[in-house]
Amino acid sequence: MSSLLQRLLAAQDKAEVLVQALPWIREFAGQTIVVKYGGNAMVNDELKQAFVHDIMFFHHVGLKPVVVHGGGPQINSMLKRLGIESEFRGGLRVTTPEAMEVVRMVLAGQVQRELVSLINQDAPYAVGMSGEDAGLLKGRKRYIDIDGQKVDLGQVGDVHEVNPASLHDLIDNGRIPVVSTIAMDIEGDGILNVNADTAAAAIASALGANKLLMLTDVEGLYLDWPNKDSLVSEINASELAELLPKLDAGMKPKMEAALHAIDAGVQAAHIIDGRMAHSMLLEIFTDAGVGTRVTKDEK
Ligand SMILES: Nc1ncnc2c1ncn2[C@@H]1O[C@H](COP(=O)(O)OP(=O)(O)O)[C@@H](O)[C@H]1O
Ligand SMILES: CC(=O)N[C@@H](CCC(=O)OP(=O)(O)O)C(=O)O
Repeated sequence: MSSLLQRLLAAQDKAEVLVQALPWIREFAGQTIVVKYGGNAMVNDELKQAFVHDIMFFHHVGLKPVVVHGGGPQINSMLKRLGIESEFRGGLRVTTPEAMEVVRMVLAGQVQRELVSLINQDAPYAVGMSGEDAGLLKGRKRYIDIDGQKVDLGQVGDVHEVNPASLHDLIDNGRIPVVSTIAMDIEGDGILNVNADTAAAAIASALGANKLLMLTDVEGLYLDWPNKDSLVSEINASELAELLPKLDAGMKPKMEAALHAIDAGVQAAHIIDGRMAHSMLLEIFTDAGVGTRVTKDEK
């Protein structure tokens, strides 16, 4: 095959992809999309760059992305460096006052700063916020139930109230908010460590977002983890509610969050593999779709 013909065929493939994206771009333009970027998906610089390109793509085709970031592994390594013990119970970090200082420092001072600066290298749209800013996230101490026992997790919170006014201001001005998930404690004068999936779902609900995308380090939801044949591409709210008690630690807060968002009116929540470059674009703008889509029950 001549090289000219090869080039033409490759160009045609690209045109095909663009044409395929058109109906989705038309459908989603103007919609708010909350993207939860998990710490486990921030594997290397190339992937972070691909994430930033996808966010910019969303922005430029008229979607309104809001980034809510995690940073569990990054917090772990800082705690380790500082010699502070940390354990997880039910997928949540037991957070002592000492650990809370590190959580805030790593999320708002390191991970958020890095993402904001990466996005702003493309164009100066990103604005970092902590849930503490402008009353964005107000929380209440969260306890969990383990074998019938109420377990105290320290400074861990559930979102009680979201004040999305500051996010609306930013979005309306063409900005891309990048949110760290620390909440003000409404019952005290302290702060709370909120799981980033939980916070992303609460923010998506409060914004009336159309979609919640959750980038993680697995292909999607497995019905029978870790059986690799049990990956599910679509599941509705009732099916997920039934599955929830059987899920393992990491997936539990994530799927609870997805369900919460759907119940609150978000049209779909997608669990996507953040280790695959441009997985968000594939999920949103192509017919192929990757990952797991959680939808409302059919009426
Ligand atoms: N049913 C399941 N399907 C997919 N992953 C699961 C399941 N149960 C447990 N997991 C684990 O959950 C992990 C993702 O959750 P987590 O580590 O909290 O991610 P993130 O930091 O992105 O929020 C996966 O890497 C996997 O090990
Ligand atoms: C209470 C709780 O567990 N908070 C999390 C907050 C960060 C987070 O959720 O990060 P990922 O999305 O990367 O897991 C933590 O301390 O690790």
